[in-house]
Amino acid sequence: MKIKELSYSSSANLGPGYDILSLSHRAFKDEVEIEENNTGKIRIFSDNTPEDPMKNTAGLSLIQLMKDRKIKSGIDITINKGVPVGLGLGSSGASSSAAVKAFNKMFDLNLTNDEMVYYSMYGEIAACGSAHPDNVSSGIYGGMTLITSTEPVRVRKIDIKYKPHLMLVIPDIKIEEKTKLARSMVPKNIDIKDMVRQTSRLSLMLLGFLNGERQAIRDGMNDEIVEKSRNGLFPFYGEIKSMAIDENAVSACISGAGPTILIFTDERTNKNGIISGTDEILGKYGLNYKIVETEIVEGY
Ligand SMILES: Nc1ncnc2c1ncn2[C@@H]1O[C@H](COP(=O)(O)OP(=O)(O)OP(=O)(O)O)[C@@H](O)[C@H]1O
Ligand SMILES: N[C@@H](CCO)C(=O)O
Repeated sequence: MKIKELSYSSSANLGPGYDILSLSHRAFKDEVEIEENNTGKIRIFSDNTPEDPMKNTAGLSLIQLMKDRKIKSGIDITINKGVPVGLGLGSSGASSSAAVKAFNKMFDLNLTNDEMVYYSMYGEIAACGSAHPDNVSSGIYGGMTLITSTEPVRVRKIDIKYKPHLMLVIPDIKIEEKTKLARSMVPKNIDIKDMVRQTSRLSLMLLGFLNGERQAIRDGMNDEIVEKSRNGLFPFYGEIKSMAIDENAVSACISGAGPTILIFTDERTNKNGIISGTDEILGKYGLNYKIVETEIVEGY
């Protein structure tokens, strides 16, 4: 028996929501098919992700799940990779969450969504050395997700009233172990005044999404801790964001650990202005890129 499941791309953090917010979008998807084999081993079949199951997010998630549930079958995992790797689009998390969904179905485990987030986030260790739950919560729940606890894992889906359109500006930048590097750049400690400003912005942004208040989203979706610490990786980001705001975008943020920039637009946004402005700015940096317009995935 073969079971196939998919997970879409996602953008984590959304400005001030480092490691606790994520948004699922239809731009790209991973499809993962699993099948029992008679070798007693986990085998990965995928064009461009690690063959070693311990080094593949999908494999590591299932290894932990099988250990916890004392399942000893051999499993073949075929990953049809649609989410481009290393670009801040939740590629690693898409594979692990799709694999966990498929395994849950194949063995009738009746895992809760939060349990599936737990096992999916475990796989992220293979990608960046740490089990961050944000991207994978999107792969399990869809929509906009808020991580309210990691021990135990608890996720709330945010029922957003304001449904912006999305533009992904995807620079062609390949940084080896990008998320691992980006996470090492985040300060371990911050001043209390920075914490107060960050929590105020996060709260305002969530209010904006929940109440459908465009200005609150724009005023809240700003971060001077994580995005600022990673500016060396994406020096063009500030110019792109202020250009997008000038073209009346709702707001913009770094997608996950970047380099992709997520721009929230609506009917008031001059999208052609953003397209030409992006070309001018990234041209200055000599960067190739692509722009993908997409929508929020409400759920699975
Ligand atoms: N199934 C998988 N899919 C994608 N990347 C994987 C997978 N398994 C392991 N990896 C490794 O994870 C790294 C890519 O993950 P990384 O977190 O850096 O980027 P991303 O997941 O594409 O973007 P982000 O996490 O910033 O949204 C690469 O080193 C890749 O080899
Ligand atoms: N919250 C994670 C997302 C990685 O996709 C980070 O910013 O490192």
